[in-house]
Amino acid sequence: MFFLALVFQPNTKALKLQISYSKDKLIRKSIKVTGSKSETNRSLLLQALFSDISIENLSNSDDGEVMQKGLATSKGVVDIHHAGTAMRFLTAYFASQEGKEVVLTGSHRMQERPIKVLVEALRELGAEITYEKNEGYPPIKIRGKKLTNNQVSLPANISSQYISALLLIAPSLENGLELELVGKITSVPYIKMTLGLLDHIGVETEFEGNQIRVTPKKSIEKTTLVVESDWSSASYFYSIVALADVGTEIKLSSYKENSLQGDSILAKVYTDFGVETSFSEHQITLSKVRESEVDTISYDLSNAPDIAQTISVTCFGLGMGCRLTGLHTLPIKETDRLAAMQTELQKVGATVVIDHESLTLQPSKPIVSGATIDTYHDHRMAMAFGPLGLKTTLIVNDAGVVSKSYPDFWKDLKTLGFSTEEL
Ligand SMILES: O=C(O)C1=C[C@@H](OP(=O)(O)O)[C@@H](O)[C@H](O)C1
Ligand SMILES: C=C(OP(=O)(O)O)C(=O)O
Repeated sequence: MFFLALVFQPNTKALKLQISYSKDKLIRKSIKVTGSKSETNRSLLLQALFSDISIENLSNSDDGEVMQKGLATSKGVVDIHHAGTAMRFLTAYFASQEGKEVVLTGSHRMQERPIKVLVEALRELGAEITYEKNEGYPPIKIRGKKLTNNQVSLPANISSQYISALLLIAPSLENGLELELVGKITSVPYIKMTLGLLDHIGVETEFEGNQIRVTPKKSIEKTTLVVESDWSSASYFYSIVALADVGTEIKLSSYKENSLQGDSILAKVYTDFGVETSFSEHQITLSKVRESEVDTISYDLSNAPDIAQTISVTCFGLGMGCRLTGLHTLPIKETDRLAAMQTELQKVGATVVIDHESLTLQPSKPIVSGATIDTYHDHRMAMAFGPLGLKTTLIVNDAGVVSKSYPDFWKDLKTLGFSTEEL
């Protein structure tokens, strides 16, 4: 039996927890994972523009909550805390809403996450946005206006969220929108997710090469958007199954085979770790069918950046190596994830080399026990290291950060046989 100790710091949730794991309990359990935060925040914005939309299986995450609060505000300060999607999507939303005037701000880290590309694109469309502190970064002051220009070109290699933000408001603009994407397009599945949702509500779109066109739409038919559960959150269960014994099985709902979420690539990636996925109705079953047969894996994750941390920890826990590339967006996420992963993996005994867009982990067997993992206000640092509790004893600082995308994470680990105890 191993122990995973969780430390909740004051001013997040002043609670220390210790988690233990008993092998026998893990097999054949079912978990209902909350809705995708990406689909939720897109659907909420579309609902604000088209009242004929209803939404099911909304995410219960902090990011979903701040998005809802933001959309319900017309004047004053809107604080979206750590939520990148809320920051970017609400910037576009408020810029296009005549009569609304807000200062959009966020956490200390959010004030270090760039927004210039989006602000400049919106200004070209006619928006009135000014910086309150540092040029290129939140907080920003937005005075909503009717945007009538409809052509803009913008860099596409920094964050796809700028592009999704523009696409989401596009059908509500008098003249629609034509985007020219400059440079190598990053996180492409998230752009396709946005277009997929627009398509679902009956908006005409076209994405060819580096051009995207969206036709304006005054009203839509009554539509229900059913949010699929979060695939990035599913990654931690893939990791648990990969680190557990052959025969382990976990069922997750509600998922579908034709997902809008790029992180559904997990089903393919984890076959490298001996995990097979089967789909039935709204459920997926993850089964450990064999031990991993490879020593080192290589992946370009420019289309699935949010699963890089999970995969690195899985590899480390199995004694495998990995070379993950396409990680150029990681330094501007909730923390500099490349630096954070190198520091924290080294604490448990890994040898890790990083550069500006890649992480290389050497295969290695021994795992240092009793390490304290820092989470840097990043939900994915906490959740990526959680499964390692199957292999060793470790402490996770500020474990409450998981609420950004998955508030029930530790509770659900408990369901799997990890028992949590306050420290
Ligand atoms: O559009 C989205 O919902 C997201 C896009 C990705 O960001 P980038 O496009 O900045 O890589 C991803 O990392 C983030 O968690 C969610
Ligand atoms: C990068 C992430 O979120 P965001 O950019 O929406 O804050 C994430 O959830 O991993």
